[in-house]
Amino acid sequence: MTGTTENEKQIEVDFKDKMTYGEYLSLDRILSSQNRLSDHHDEMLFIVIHQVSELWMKLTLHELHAAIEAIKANEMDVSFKKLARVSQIQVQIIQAWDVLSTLTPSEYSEFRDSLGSASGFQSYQYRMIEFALGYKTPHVLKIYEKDPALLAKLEEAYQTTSLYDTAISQLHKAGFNISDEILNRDQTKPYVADQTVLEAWKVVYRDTETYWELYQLAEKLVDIEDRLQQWRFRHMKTVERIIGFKMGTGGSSGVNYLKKVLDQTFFPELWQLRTEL
Ligand code: HEM
Ligand SMILES: N[C@@H](CC(=O)c1ccccc1NC=O)C(=O)O
Repeated sequence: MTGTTENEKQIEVDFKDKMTYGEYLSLDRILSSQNRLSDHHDEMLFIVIHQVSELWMKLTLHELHAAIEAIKANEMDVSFKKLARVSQIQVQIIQAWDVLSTLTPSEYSEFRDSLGSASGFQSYQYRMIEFALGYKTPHVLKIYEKDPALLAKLEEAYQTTSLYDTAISQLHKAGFNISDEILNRDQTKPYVADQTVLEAWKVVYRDTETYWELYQLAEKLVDIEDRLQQWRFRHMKTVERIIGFKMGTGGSSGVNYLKKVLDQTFFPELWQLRTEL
């Protein structure tokens, strides 16, 4: 027998009618996942901030993937809407640092030891976002060597065309001369700034009327990198406020490592062009 029987349809309707708010949102699972390892009151704040950030990262990835597909299909307005949503999500996770800043060094030190060697370093969604935007370094994958399931997901994301590579393809499609090294580049290698890409973006910014869509796309990318850097800066400063210059649980130097990460850029030419316009 194929298709849905009348009886099955009725069961579906009945279930939908009776479905509750909590069932729809799987609240039983979400709200029973704040498992403190210490009995310290403030560990709840620490867990919730991370879980909220990871949920926003999940939506960010969902929107970024849709934006990339929309650009590839030349549906630029659709992509702008998704990218604008990503920027607004970023505002939320930047603001979340204000809540975490209410955690004092004394409070954190009371449960820090129970975290062992766990660290935000291991956030795989954070890496997926870096990859989706276009920041790819193979050494990051090493962090996940002990977890084959995660590693497989990350490797797939690593191979996938990034937002910046997609934007550069649009420049090429619009008739700009983009060097072969960039167009045929191994997309798993770190992106290195390129003169032809810089020249193309400069023309876009000088003649915004002709290249209105590319200009809007570029500014959406700058919005995202700007906010990502604001997030990194607040992370670094909040960490300094809470643990000073102690080493990180993930094995890095801590705040000094987080300061170095601030130098990493996603869309180098879009920043460089500002000096040259
Ligand atoms: C008391 C709060 C926090 C402290 C003390 C802290 C500290 C650190 C330190 C020291 C590192 C460097 C790696 C290491 O050696 O562990 C790091 C990395 C990281 N943390 Fe946090 N962190 C805090 C909160 C958060 C929150 C709320 C998030 C949000 C998800 C987060 C996400 C990350 C990410 C993604 C990295 C990797 C950054 C990179 O490699 O570019 N952290 N954190
Ligand atoms: N790296 C932090 C620990 C930490 O922040 C952390 C530990 C477990 C789960 C998430 C964390 N958040 C971000 O790095 C520290 O060195 O104190």
